[in-house]
Order: sequence, then structure tokens, then C-alpha cells
Amino acid sequence: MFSWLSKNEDCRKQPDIFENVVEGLKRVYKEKVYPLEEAYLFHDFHSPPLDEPDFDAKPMILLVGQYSTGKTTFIRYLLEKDFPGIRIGPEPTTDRFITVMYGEQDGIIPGNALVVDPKKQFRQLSKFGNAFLNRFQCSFVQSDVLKNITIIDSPGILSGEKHRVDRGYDFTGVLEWFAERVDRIILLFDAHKLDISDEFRRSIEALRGHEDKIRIVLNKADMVDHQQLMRVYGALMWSLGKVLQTPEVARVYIGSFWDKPLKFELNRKLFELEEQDLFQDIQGLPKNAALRKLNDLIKRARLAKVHAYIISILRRDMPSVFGKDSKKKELIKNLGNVYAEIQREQQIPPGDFPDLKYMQEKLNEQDFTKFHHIKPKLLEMVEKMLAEDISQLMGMIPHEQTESSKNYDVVGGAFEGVAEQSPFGYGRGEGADAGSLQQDWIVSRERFKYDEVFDNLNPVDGKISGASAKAEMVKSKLPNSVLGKIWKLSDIDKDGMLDSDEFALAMHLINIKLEGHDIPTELPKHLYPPGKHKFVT
Ligand SMILES: Nc1ncnc2c1ncn2[C@@H]1O[C@H](COP(=O)(O)OP(=O)(O)OP(=O)(O)O)[C@@H](O)[C@H]1O
Ligand SMILES: [Ca+2]
Repeated sequence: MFSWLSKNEDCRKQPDIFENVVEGLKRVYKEKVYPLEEAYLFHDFHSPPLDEPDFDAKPMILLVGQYSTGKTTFIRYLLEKDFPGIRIGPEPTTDRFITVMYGEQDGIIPGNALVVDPKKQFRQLSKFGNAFLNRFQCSFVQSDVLKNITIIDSPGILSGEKHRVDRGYDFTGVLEWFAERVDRIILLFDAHKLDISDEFRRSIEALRGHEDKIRIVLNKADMVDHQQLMRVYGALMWSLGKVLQTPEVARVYIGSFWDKPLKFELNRKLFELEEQDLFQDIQGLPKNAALRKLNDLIKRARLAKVHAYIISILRRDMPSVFGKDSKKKELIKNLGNVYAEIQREQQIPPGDFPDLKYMQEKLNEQDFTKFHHIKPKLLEMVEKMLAEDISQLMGMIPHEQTESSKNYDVVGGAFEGVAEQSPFGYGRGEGADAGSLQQDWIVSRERFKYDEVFDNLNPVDGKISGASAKAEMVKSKLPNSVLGKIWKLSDIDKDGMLDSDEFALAMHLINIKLEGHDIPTELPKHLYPPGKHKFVT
């Protein structure tokens, strides 16, 4: 299975210099973490070994939610086209996990074939059996959106359902498997029907430990009026606080992610801003993928370490001849004492330990006499990797991010319509952007007012001094930091004085700020006075 594990044997002798972050992660995993995992049967307890495609895969977004919250519609909205196998409807529709990936041609690969493809990151899913594989597929779509991300649609969570029994496979296990590997988990809620079932709550629990990846979408927010929306939002935050059990509750994006007309025009602005934030988050995923992989590898290495301590202590405490069975039972029952011993002696925080009940269950199936004693060398290797290699790789990330940011853009589909060039882009026609789509200089519209003030400031040779401009500008009561910025943008020819055009521009910028918009760092082209276009940078 791990043909790639034996490659590059010589690397070990060379000093650790990594070509790039992902190659570095592959190498430290296979050379330093994997041996510890293998020695202490980590893969039987926690998660299967990482494979090369796990490191190479495009960033993935997993959509999770109760049935009919609009998961599939959300994907359709992003892609602006259907994917093979898409089904949308008010009743429970999606009955399978579908990874929606980029392909030169549209098509489907069924789960059974997917898990034997060595180039894809899904091989280990075969452990969930045929009942799952028959409910798993990959849909290929020719969409630019998918060139740098992969989206995973999941079956809606039904209330009153016991997943393992009704679906025939370990649904939460599958969720957990994906949660560990994806870059983003988007939980969808229906503003129109906010009842959080016990089943959904349990599914969210399967996402424990990955709270940093979770974002919440309060979808269909357009189906209720504003007052009701506020109430639903409050109720959602309250329930989330209980389910997620993290001090800071994940970011909630309010919106209606489909292409139908708005019911309440009042919501347009809010939805637009929320969508912009969510899209930015999604567009940042490819850039941050290396950091996410690094983060997940640290989590994994720490768990592997704790796991090794647990297993080796159990081995140490087993008798060599008689009473093995009763001792095993006793050790499992008192596993809490083992945890306490490790916490005390190794100074490992309780949060790094696996769930006690879960470990007790897993240990039942194991033969303790086959466990290894403590191997300090293997542990040291992981310690050293956490201390040295990881910080080296961390240091390479900013460089890689700037280097390759251009190739990483998520474009196309819904991302295209709101791109800056179109008049419907975020913030187009507002604030400093107002007037960018017209021929005339927008400042000239209110010009007559500004000229009157200007003339009263006694200009000499058509210009007023910095001092008299300042005296006028502070009347806006804006702080000096803002006015200084406005001054810089307005004194276009940089002669330390303002002519009537420049003064009008300064007043225009002050109004923009007073209306609550931001002042740009550079003056947009359309705000340059007609005679001063030669100064455009
Ligand atoms: N933003 C929206 N506002 C109102 N209705 C919506 C919105 N998005 C989707 N719907 C409607 O909600 C229903 C469910 O949509 P969809 O099938 O996409 O949900 P789903 O979460 O994928 O469901 P399932 O879990 O059953 O697969 C459909 O009738 C769809 O038209
Ligand atoms: Ca669906």
C-alpha cells in the first residue's frame, strides 16, 4: 500500500531541507510519525495511515446539514450549473456522499471504483464496506470553480433516524473521516425551519476536534421577514453554543444561496455582505491549504505520542505469566489512572487525550501481550519533528503563499458574477467607488457647494494653503489620522496646497467617510479631477 513510503530512503541521511511545504510534510510523516504510529497500532485505534494523495489533494469543502436545508442547491449556486447525479427537492433527496470534482468532461465514478484508484485520496473509505460504497460517488464537472477546490455533498440528516441501523453503514464514522481531511466544513441551517434534531446534534459531535474548520450558513434567510430572522439567528447561536462546546462560536453567514429573486428587498445588502465574507473565506482555502495540512499533522503527531504512552504503559503493567485476562479487564476499567499517570509524568494536557470510553471499547478487542514496550527513540523523533521540522515548514508558508497566490484563485461560477469588473461586484457604485461607471467626474455634481467654501478661504493664485485647508477640514470632526489620509489623496500634484478641484475632492472624500464607507489607500482613477489625469499612478 505504501510504495511511496520506501522511496527516498537516502533522505534520512541528509540534513532536513524541504523542497516545499507539502513535500516536507509527506517526508516528516513517513519518516518520523508513521514509525511511531505503526509500532503502537495507531491505525487500529484512530485513523488509517496517511497516503500520498492525502497530502496532494485539492482543498475540500464538506457540506453537512439536516435534509432540505439547501446543501445541493448551494453547490449548484456556486457552480452555476448542474453536476452529474444532482437531485434537488423538498423531500429528502441526496442519498449519498458525492465528491464534486473538476473534470475535463462531466461524468460519474461510483464509490467501489473510487476506492481502488491509487491517485485519489479515498482508498481508505473502503473500510466502511459495501453499504457505504454503494452510496458514494464522484461527480466530475467542467467548472472553473472546481479547478482549485473540491466540494463534497452529503446526504441530509433525518430526524428520528438511527444512522448505523437505517443506512447500513457507519454514517458518523464517515463524517469523521471526511472531517479529518477536509479544509472546511460548512454546516447548513434552514432559517425557515430551525429545529435541530438529536441526530444532527450527534453528527456535529462527530466533528469534535475540528471546530476550527467549521463555518455555519443560516440558509433560506429570505423565507422569513426581518424580525423573524433576528429571532431565528438568536436561537441558532444559542443552540450552537451548546452543541459546539467551544468558547468562541463559529462564524455564521446569513443568506439565501440560490438564484431565485429575493422576496424581501430589505435583505439584499446584508446578504451581499455575508456572501462576500463567505466567498472570501472559500477563496482563501487553496492559499491556506498547506497551513491546514500542517495543522492536522501536528494534531495527529500529538495524538500518536499520547497513544504510544498509553499502549506502552498497558504493556508494562501486564503480568508475564498468569492472570492475563483478569489483568486486562482491570487495566481497561482503570484506564483513567493510566491517563492521569501520563498527564503527570509527561506534562501532557488532558485535551490531547482520546475519549476514555472510546479507548476502553477499542482496547477490549486487543491482545495486550502483543503491545510494544516504550521505545524512547521513536518518541524522540516525533518530539524533534514537532520542535524543529514543523517550525521550519511553518516558516516556508508565507513565501509559498505569495509565490503561488495567482494560480490558487477560485474563479468562475458565482465567483465570476461578483468579480470586481462587473457593476454587480461587491461594493460597486458605493462609497469611493460611486461614479466609477459614469463618464463625468462625480465630484462635480456637488461642486457648487465646495467652491463657495473654497472662495471664502481666500485663495492666492487659485490655491489655499495647507493650514487653511486643515482649519476647514477639521470641522468634519473626523480624526486627524483619517483627515491626513484624505489630504494625501487630495493633494494630487503634491505641492502642499489645494486648488479648487483638489479641495472639492477632499470634501467629497470627507463625505464618503461620514457616510460610513472606507477611504481607499490609493485614489481610484475615476476620482482624479479631469485636468489631473496625468498624475494617475
Ligand atoms: N435559498 C433557498 N431559499 C428557499 N428555498 C431553497 C433555497 N435553497 C434551496 N431551497 C429549496 O429547498 C429544497 C431543498 O433543497 P436541496 O435539495 O438543495 O437541499 P439539501 O440540503 O440538498 O437536501 P437533502 O439533504 O435532502 O439532499 C428544494 O426544494 C429547494 O428548491
Ligand atoms: Ca441534497
